[in-house]
This record gives sequence, C-alpha cells and structure tokens, in this order.
Amino acid sequence: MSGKSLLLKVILLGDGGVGKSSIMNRYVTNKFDSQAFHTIGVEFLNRDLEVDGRLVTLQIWDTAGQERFKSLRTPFYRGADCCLLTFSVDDRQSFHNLSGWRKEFIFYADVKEPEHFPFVVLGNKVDKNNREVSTGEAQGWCSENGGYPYLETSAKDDTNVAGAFEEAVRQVLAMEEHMDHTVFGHTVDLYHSDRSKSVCC
Ligand SMILES: Nc1nc2c(ncn2[C@@H]2O[C@H](COP(=O)(O)OP(=O)(O)OP(=O)(O)O)[C@@H](O)[C@H]2O)c(=O)[nH]1
Ligand SMILES: [Mg+2]
Repeated sequence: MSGKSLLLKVILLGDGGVGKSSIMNRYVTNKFDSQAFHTIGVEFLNRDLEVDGRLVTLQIWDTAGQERFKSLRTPFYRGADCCLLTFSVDDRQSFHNLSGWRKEFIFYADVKEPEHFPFVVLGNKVDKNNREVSTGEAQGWCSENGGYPYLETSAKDDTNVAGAFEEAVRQVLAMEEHMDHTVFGHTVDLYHSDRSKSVCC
C-alpha cells in the first residue's frame, strides 16, 4: 500500500431534491435528515478512504440542483476528477434530466475528452416503494450513453453509499492508468514521427 494520499475531487450533480446532500452527509457524518433544506450554491466535505490499497482523500462537492442556483454552482465544476450524476428512482423527470446535467458539467468543467471522463450514475431513494424508474431502464441509459457504472443508493437506509464513492475512486484510478498507457504510446509515436521528419528534411 502506498503511504501517500491522493486528493480527488468528486462532484454530485442532479435535480433539486434527489438526495445529493443526503448522500454526502450520510457518507461523511453517517447522519440522515428527513427534512433537509435545499442547498444554495455549493458545499464540500472531505473523507479519507482506502480503495484497492490506495489511500485517497475524497473532496466531495455537493451542488444546488435547483435551476435558480445555476450561476452559483457552475464555477465549481472545474478540476473535478469524477462526476456523480444523481437522480431519484421515484422521480422520472430527474432521470430524464441526466443528459442535461452531463452536458452542463462538460461545458463548465471544460472537459476536453468527454467520452473518457469518469461519470458514475446514482439512482437514489431505493428505499421508497413508489418507484418510477426501473433498474433495467437506468442501466440501459448508462450503457447507451457512455458505459457508465450505475449504482442504486439510499441515503436514508445507508444502502450502497460507501460503494458509490468507492466506485468513483475506481473509475478515476482506472482512467489514470489508461492515460499513463496512452501517454507512453504517444511518446513512442512522437519518437518515430520525429525520425521520419529528420529523414525528410
Ligand atoms: N426516502 C428517502 N428520502 C431521501 C433520501 N435521500 C434524500 N432524501 C430526502 O429527500 C429530500 C431532499 O434531499 P436533499 O439531500 O436535500 O436533496 P438535494 O439533492 O441535496 O437537493 P438540492 O440541495 O435542492 O439540490 C430530503 O427531505 C431528504 O430527507 C433517500 O435515500 N430516501
Ligand atoms: Mg442539497
């Protein structure tokens, strides 16, 4: 296990009321408030964890989902290592809005290669029995829209909350590994292209 802790910024996005603050608070403080207030702007909390032998400090950014707070949240998207796109399984509209959230994130975070960015999709409030979005439908959207991992959570019951953040870390680490290999590949390519140039001139 490496002794050095890696600082990762993960950001929770999704409609107002889907449970973003509740997920963050459940994970960091192990508390749940059944009458939580809407977030205004952004808030963040840190938590250390270990994933596959790597020590990680997660900086979790919780954003305000209500449309009227858009200008307060978007300046904080830059530098995020992973984005947790969140909807509530008892709210079909929040599921339909996932594409819009992804688009907003890519634009304001200025993501250069959106197809390689680690998104994770969370279907929250699985403890409720008035479900409007099935597991299969959500999984279908994830596989058609970039092959994102999908996790069903309940901040209330503490279902899969830790698992969601661990998955986020795994996605980032996997991406880093992929980038390392890509950079190595490019180095070799550049070497060859330089040589061919010198032959030409
Ligand atoms: N039953 C149930 N209720 C939940 C769950 N998560 C959150 N809630 C409730 O849903 C309401 C909204 O939760 P929040 O965490 O404030 O939602 P949010 O996504 O942060 O909303 P904004 O800050 O407006 O963007 C609150 O009353 C929570 O208690 C859950 O897993 N199950
Ligand atoms: Mg909130």
